[in-house]
Amino acid sequence: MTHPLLSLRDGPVARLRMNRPELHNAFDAMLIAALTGALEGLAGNDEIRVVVLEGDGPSFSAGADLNWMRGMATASEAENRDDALALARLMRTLDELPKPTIARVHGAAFGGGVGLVACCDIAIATPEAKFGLTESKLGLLPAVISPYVIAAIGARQARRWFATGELFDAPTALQIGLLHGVVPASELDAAVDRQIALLLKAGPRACAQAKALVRRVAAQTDRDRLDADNASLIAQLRVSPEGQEGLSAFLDKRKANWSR
Ligand SMILES: C/C(=C\C(=O)SCCNC(=O)CCNC(=O)[C@H](O)C(C)(C)COP(=O)(O)OP(=O)(O)OC[C@H]1O[C@@H](n2cnc3c(N)ncnc32)[C@H](O)[C@@H]1OP(=O)(O)O)CC(=O)O
Repeated sequence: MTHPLLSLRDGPVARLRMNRPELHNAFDAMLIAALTGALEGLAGNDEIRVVVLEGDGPSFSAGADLNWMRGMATASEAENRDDALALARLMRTLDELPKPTIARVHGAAFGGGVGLVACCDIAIATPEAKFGLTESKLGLLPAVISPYVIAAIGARQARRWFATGELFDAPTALQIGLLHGVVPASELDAAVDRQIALLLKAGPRACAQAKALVRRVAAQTDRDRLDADNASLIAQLRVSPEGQEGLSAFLDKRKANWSR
């Protein structure tokens, strides 16, 4: 039987290639388990500096395997919840992996496929790639992937795409923040390689800590603490020489002299 995931190694770079091309790399319990296991293995491997996630065949990933999901109709609610929790674990493991990750996207990225893209630190796609949070059209919701997709594109965009399930193209995915770049298919590997080269030049710890930093700041919900920190910051800036010069220059209708 063909393995649903190919783990390839190129020096400090690991490539995880989803390998269900005939189903556009839709993921079932096996592929979810294989991806989660591979990521967990890479997390503690000091030789690996960058992880690239990609799909074999015509697409990156068509999301959850709809046959597998339909088949769960006869299972209990608890079994369905355990299944969904396995997907949640995959998304979180990818999101929190202490290595920079790159999504190399071509073809379709639908449903959970968008979730995988959103969980990667850098996402690059071809202009022909198409995207869709199609769950609502299936009578479902992008529930498990929602924290990651909303973190990537924001609540305002999520409201629209979650509700309509409308497909969107790569330029739109770039515009709403899901992607970092759109390049011709012939340049996709070179674009990914360029990001790998940049990441390999950065400190490995800094790379690991950068994503933890973003997560921590984004998760700060203590408004009192945020207000206090921000008030301290602006209070310092107001009385600083630079702040005073900027305020005075505006009020005196002159150009600011930052060397003062
Ligand atoms: C994570 C959570 C939810 C989800 O992810 S729900 C899944 C959302 N995904 C979709 O809605 C994708 C559905 N697929 C398509 O729209 C199209 O198949 C495609 C990917 C755009 C490709 O279209 P194309 O016309 O090129 O090819 P076919 O449609 O003929 O597909 C070939 C073959 O692949 C099967 N297939 C495609 N996607 C899936 C899928 N997601 N699951 C199972 N099978 C899929 C398709 O049925 C065809 O099979 P044949 O046997 O050859 O007919 C929930 C949460 O977040 O909680």
